[in-house]
Order: sequence, then C-alpha cells, then structure tokens
Amino acid sequence: MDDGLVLNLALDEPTSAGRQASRAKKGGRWTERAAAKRVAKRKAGPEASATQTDRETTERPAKRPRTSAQEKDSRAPPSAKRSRDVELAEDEDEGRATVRVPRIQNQIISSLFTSNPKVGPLETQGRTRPLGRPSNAPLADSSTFSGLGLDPLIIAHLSSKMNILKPTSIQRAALPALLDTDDGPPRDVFIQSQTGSGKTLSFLLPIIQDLLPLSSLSYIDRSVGTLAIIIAPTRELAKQISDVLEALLNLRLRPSDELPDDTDSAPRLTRWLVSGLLTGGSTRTHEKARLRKGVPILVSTPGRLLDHLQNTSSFNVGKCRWLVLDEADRLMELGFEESIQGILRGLDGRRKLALQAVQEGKSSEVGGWDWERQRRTILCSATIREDVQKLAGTTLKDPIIIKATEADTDLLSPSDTTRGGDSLATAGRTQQFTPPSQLSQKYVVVPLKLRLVTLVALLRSLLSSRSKRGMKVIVFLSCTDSVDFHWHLLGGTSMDAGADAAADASSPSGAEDSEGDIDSDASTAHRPHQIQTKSSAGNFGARSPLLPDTSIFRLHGSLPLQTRLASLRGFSSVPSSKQPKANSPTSSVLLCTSVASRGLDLPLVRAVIQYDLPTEGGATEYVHRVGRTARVGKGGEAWSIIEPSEVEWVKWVEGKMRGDEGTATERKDAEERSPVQLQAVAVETVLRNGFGGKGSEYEERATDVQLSFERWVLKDKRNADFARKAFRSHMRAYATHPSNEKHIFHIRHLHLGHLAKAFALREAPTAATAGPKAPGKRKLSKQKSGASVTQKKKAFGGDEDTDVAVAERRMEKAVRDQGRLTKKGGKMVSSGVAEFQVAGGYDLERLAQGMRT
Ligand SMILES: Nc1ncnc2c1ncn2[C@@H]1O[C@H](COP(=O)(O)OP(=O)(O)OP(=O)(O)O)[C@@H](O)[C@H]1O
Repeated sequence: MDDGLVLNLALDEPTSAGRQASRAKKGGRWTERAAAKRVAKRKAGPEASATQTDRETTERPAKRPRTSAQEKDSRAPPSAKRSRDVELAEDEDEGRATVRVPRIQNQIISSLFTSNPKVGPLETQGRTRPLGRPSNAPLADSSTFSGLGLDPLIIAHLSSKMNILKPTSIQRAALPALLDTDDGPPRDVFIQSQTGSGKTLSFLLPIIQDLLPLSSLSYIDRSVGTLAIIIAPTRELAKQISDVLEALLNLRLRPSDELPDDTDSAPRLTRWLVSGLLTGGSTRTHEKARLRKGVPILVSTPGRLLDHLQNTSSFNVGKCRWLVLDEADRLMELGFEESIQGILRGLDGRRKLALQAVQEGKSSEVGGWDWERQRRTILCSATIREDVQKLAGTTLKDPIIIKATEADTDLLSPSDTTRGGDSLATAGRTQQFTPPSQLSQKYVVVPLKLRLVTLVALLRSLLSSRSKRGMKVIVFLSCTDSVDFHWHLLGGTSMDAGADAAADASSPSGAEDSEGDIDSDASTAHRPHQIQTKSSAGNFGARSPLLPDTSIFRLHGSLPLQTRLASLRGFSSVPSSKQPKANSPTSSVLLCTSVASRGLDLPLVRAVIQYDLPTEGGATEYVHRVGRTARVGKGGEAWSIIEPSEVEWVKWVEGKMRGDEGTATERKDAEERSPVQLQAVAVETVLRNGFGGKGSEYEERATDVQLSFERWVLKDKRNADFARKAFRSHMRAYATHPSNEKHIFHIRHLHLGHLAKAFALREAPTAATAGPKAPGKRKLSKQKSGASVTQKKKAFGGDEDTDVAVAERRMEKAVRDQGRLTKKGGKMVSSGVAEFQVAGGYDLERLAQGMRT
C-alpha cells in the first residue's frame, strides 16, 4: 500500500566555488582531497567557505572503502540531477514500511555508517525464553467480586458500565482486607503490585463501599465535608484517578433489575458523594469555593492539599476517614516527604478542632457521627525501598502488607497478607519488581550516529505492523528539551525542498510556540507536514511524512497543564472513531520524559521505546516505564535503545529485576526462579524493517532521512537552537546517572561528534558556546529564565508539586556532586575511555558542567 507521499528533496545548489572545491580533486586519499578543498575555499573567500561548511559533514572521513555506487555518485557531474524523489511506501506483502529512494546523485555522502564502534555478537540468539502467561490479568479462576464482599450494586455497575467482570490478583488480595470492618478497628494497609494490575480500583472500591451506607442518613449532603483524600504525585495521575472515581460515582439508587426503562431518570445513589480534584489547575479562589460547598472524596497533589489545609478555613476535613498515598515511592523521589508530614499534622489538627467544637456544642454539625472511628491510611507503592519504608513508618500504624506480584500470586491465598511492623522491612528485602510476564522486552545496541534514524525506523516498523490501526507507542527521552526538539523535528521535516521554502517564508522564527501552545493561526495551515492544529489531530498533534497516518504528541513537566492534559487526551483518542476520515490519523506516538512513567493508564499502548534509558530510579524506573504497555493482561513490546558503551546495562537491569544482588549461586537460583530476559535485536534488522529495500539499501535510505533532518536544522536558526539546546540538556541529564551506574553511563564514554548526529547537528556545540554569554545575550537569557520560572509557577498554580523544578534542582546537584566525586588531586580521573572516543573525557565533563546555566 502506498502512503501516497512523494517527496522531493532538492540538494543545495553548489556555489561555483563549492563546485571548484569539489572538482579540485577526485579520488585519491581523503586527506589529499580535504587539502585541495581547503585551498579552493581560501581562493573563493569566506562566503563560499561558509556555504561549503553547511554541506560538509563534521565526521571524520570514512575509513571504509567507498562502494562503487557511492563512487559513481560523487563523480557525477554537478549539472546532473539536483533533486530526487523519495517515496515513502508500505510494503504490502511484508506489512512493513519502505522508503523508496532512487539513486542519489551529486551528493556529499554522509558517513552515517562509518567510523562506528563495533557492536559485539548478539547474545540472546538461541536462548530466548517464551513469554509467560499474563501476570496482571483479571483472574481466570473462580474468584469473583461478590466472593470478595463487594456490594452487588457496585458489582453491577462495574460490569455494565465499565466492563470489569473479574478481579485481578491485587484486587483479590486487597478487597477482603479493606472491606472487612467487623474484625476490630480498621487497619492501615500497604499495597505493592505490578504495573497495570488494577491498584486504583483496589482502594477506590472499598472507599465507595464504606461511604455508600451514609446515603441513608437523612441529613447527609456534600456539606458533610471531606471524608476521603487520595494523594497522587503528579497532576496527570491525580486527574486519572479522579476520572475513574467519577465513573464509579455514577452509581444509581436501585439495582438495575428494579430500574425503570429510562435508567437515566433513576436517582443517583451517590448524589451527595461529590468528588473533587485539587492540582493547582484552577485558581485558589475557585478551589476554595468548591471546598466550602463540600467535597466528600478529594483527589489532590500534595502541595496544593497542604496549602488548603494551612490557608482555607472552610476546608471541612475533620471527619476524614480515608487517606490514600498513591505511588508512594514517586512521592518520596519528588521530595514530598515533608509535605506529607505537614498534611498528616493538618488533618490531625483539624480533626481535633472539629471534635472539640462538637463537644463544646459550638458546632452546627448534626449529631450521630462516629467520632470514635479513626482515619485509615493506605499506601500504594511499586517498591518497598528504604525511603518508602521510612514513609510507611511515619504514616502507617501496624500495617497489613498486601503484595500481588506474579510470583506472589501463586503463593498467596486470597487473604494471605502479612501483618506486623517488622514485616515491611522483611518484605522489602525479598521483594521483586518485575514487568508483567507477558511483556516482550527487547533491546537494540545502536551506535550514537545511528540513533535518530534507528528511532524513526523502529517507529515506522511498529506503526506499519499489520494491526497498525490504533497503534500507540510511547517514546521516553532524557529531558524536556530533547522531547521538544524531536517533536519539532518530526513535525517540521518535510523532506520536500519546495515545501521547506514555503514554510520558511511563512514561518518566521518563534511563530510557533514558546511553551508548548500550538499556533493555530490559519497562516500555518498550508504548511505541509508542519504542526497540525486542533482541526486535524483534534488536539496537539504533529504529523510527519516519515510516520504516515500518525499523530505525534509530547508530554513533559514544563508544558502548561492544559497542554499536558490535551496531549494525553489526543494521544489516547486516536483513532477518533472506528471509521476515521481520509487523512485522519489512525496511530499515535507520545514523546515524553519520565513524567509519563508512573501510574498513567493510557489505553492500548502497544509499545514503549526507551530511546534514552532512565537517569534516575534505575531498574525500578525501567519497570515503571515499560509498564505503560502490557496492562491488565494485554500484550505489549518494550524496546530499549542502548549505546555500545552501555551494553553492560542489559545484564545489570536483568539482575536488578530478579533481585539477585547476592552470590553467584543466589543469582543462578534467582534466574531459575524468575527468568527475566531482554532479547537483543540487531540495529541492521531494525533499520531494514523500518526503511525496507534490498540488501543494504536501507543504509542509503537512512542516510537520506538523516540528511533531511540535518537540513531542517540548518534552514532556520530556531531549529538549530532547538537541536543545540536538546544536545546540551541531554548531556546534562546523562551526567546525572547515579554513581553506582557510572561504570555503564558516563559522559566520558560518549563521542561528541557522533552524539551531535543524533541531534541532526553536523558538529557538536562547543564548550565555548555553552559558556558565559555575551552581555546582551546574558540579559536576554536572564529575562527568559525569569519568565520561565513565573510561567512555571503560573502553570502549576503556585503549587510546589512541580516535579520538573524538583528534578531540575536534583539534577544540578547531581552534576555538581559528580564533579566532586570524579576529581582526584584537582584532576578528573578517567574511567576508561572507549576506543572510539576522540574527545577527552575531561572536555566532556567540563562541557556538561559548563552547560549548567
Ligand atoms: N478487574 C479488572 N478487570 C479489567 N480491567 C481492570 C480491572 N481492574 C482494573 N482494570 C483496568 O486496568 C487498568 C489499569 O489499572 P490501574 O491504573 O489501576 O493499574 P495500576 O496497578 O495502578 O498500574 P500502575 O502501577 O501502572 O499505576 C485500568 O484501565 C483499569 O480500568
């Protein structure tokens, strides 16, 4: 099937000087040719030299002998063909994407496939284990929600409105413990389970079941105040929990068999059970007004909740019965420990005051409230790390520990839970945090220069698979600047010189967005392949001719909340209908930072690509990220792109996931017990699948795609700024890998020139450009950064839960610490420079540090 895209790529018209330079010397050694070019350039003057630099690659010349086809191309007369057609098509037989590129003539051949470090033999061949049965799926045995004690009304609602019929293993383990109120006073609970196993319902269902009977109290209405609070670390997560809660609260008064035909007219059982969301997305005044009216179930981020506890006198929270801390390990990572302690103090203080007022008869509260009943706290976490144990120690009293990982599922009976304070530490020592067993985990070792084209190839092959309709892929990148750059790059590269020119004319620098808001001005509508506005993608999606029928979205913490939510909505809602209109996207890609790694439940994500491995959180973060796919028993693929110097990471992450930190025998045992394995795929295979063609034709096609990216960077200063900023921020992020990962990830191992290619740059931004700026520029940048802080504050509603700001602070500290750690006697200590590295490690270190602005 043809994509229907024929793209004209025109090469820059060589100047006469350039032609002289290229004609000056043909054949022979590259050093002789380069010397001849230099002479010709000097003769032609500075203007020609600048033009020529644009077209030259900054790579070291190829050591590999040229192919005959390349020789022929480079010998072609300059007047021959200056443009070529590139067809993006799909190979119908094989169901994979193909880029058809006719012979490229008169082109300076990029050295994309030369001077790359050797990639060793692929270890996985022949020892790939079959995937396990789904470990987070609804149970196939005789377990039922009814058997777990759930109210028939809720069960009916789950099956008829939410298509949830059977419990998952964590729900089977958690519901009896949380629904059971006969067995003494309610106990606090610690829940740990795999990604995508349905943890949210395991705490929401008991809360609703507990509050439902209050509906029969004659005086009950929302002015009763807040009875349950759920705290989530990010706004997206809070919004998601709030959405599930809303869906559950649509319960009706009577069971469905008693309802009249017109069910919509039946009164809602939960009319008074209003839910509310506090994330700093709206003004404080607005939030205060809602709180004054009463919000029985509240979902919030920590900072905003603390703020209202401290400053909103009408926040009626004295009767709060439930407190849930979701994603506790993330809450700790983002530095919310103090806020949570403040929240606990606030809740206790308000409860005391409310009770005192009732006792002194000063309150207008109606009597009959069970003040004896203590607040119950639930803490959900993926891991039982030390910091989580610490949080549990200060927030939970004698908790019940409920685990339902794959291994535990077989071992635990439905009510098999652990009791006692000590057991949390024991559980922490023995816990494993593994991805769902049905997830297919793969990795590709990719030389730095090939990263960008490999990403495109991988996306193309995933999106072109037979079942591509509704295909959703998440790509994780190291930092916000890299997300922005790749999003603009994919959305902006037209591979059509004519279109580029038109876009140039209509797109003055900065015409688009500064903080992620898409320019929906009609003047941009004619720009082919440029950012599509709300009309086509229905939201904030970009389109690229390289990824046909696909909308590309981005998500990171520096985008305004509305943009972030719109991106998530857009990504999730493609395709918008079962019969999408011609030209409307059928697949979607989300480029994001780790902000999307935790808890987000985006429907039907088929694959997760970790283009950059996590710089924080190690194996745990890896598992969270891959957990965005293969949810509730569905299949999924996880791809990790690793650099040749990072190969050791594979064994490292496999070991961490198995929890085999001990002796060789213990490790072997752990491997037998829990076989976690990443399967290697050769980069050539990915490129061939993505770009198609016979033999090594994919190399030419990949080169062509790379050139179009580089051309996009060159054509506009703003584009070049995006690329350079992304390069620098990526380096800065890379430098923040913790010291126990430095043997794998160290900026000294990176070849700057090769890394530049991965950002479509022909040369690495120099340390000088990253250093002190000219006075005028400095002022500008100061103003900018001031504005960005204000913007951030505004975007986050003054809330302190700016995970980005926190992460940035930590990142800077880590870079500083790293500088200290690696210095010995005033000199940086080499950590083993790879054989392919040209630049010295010290320069890289300085560059990374110099880039801290
Ligand atoms: N019993 C069930 N049967 C079918 N689907 C379910 C069931 N329970 C939950 N789900 C669905 O599974 C998806 C994942 O649930 P949820 O987000 O609660 O998982 P999670 O364990 O919190 O994942 P993570 O650790 O990634 O946050 C949701 O779309 C939810 O509606």
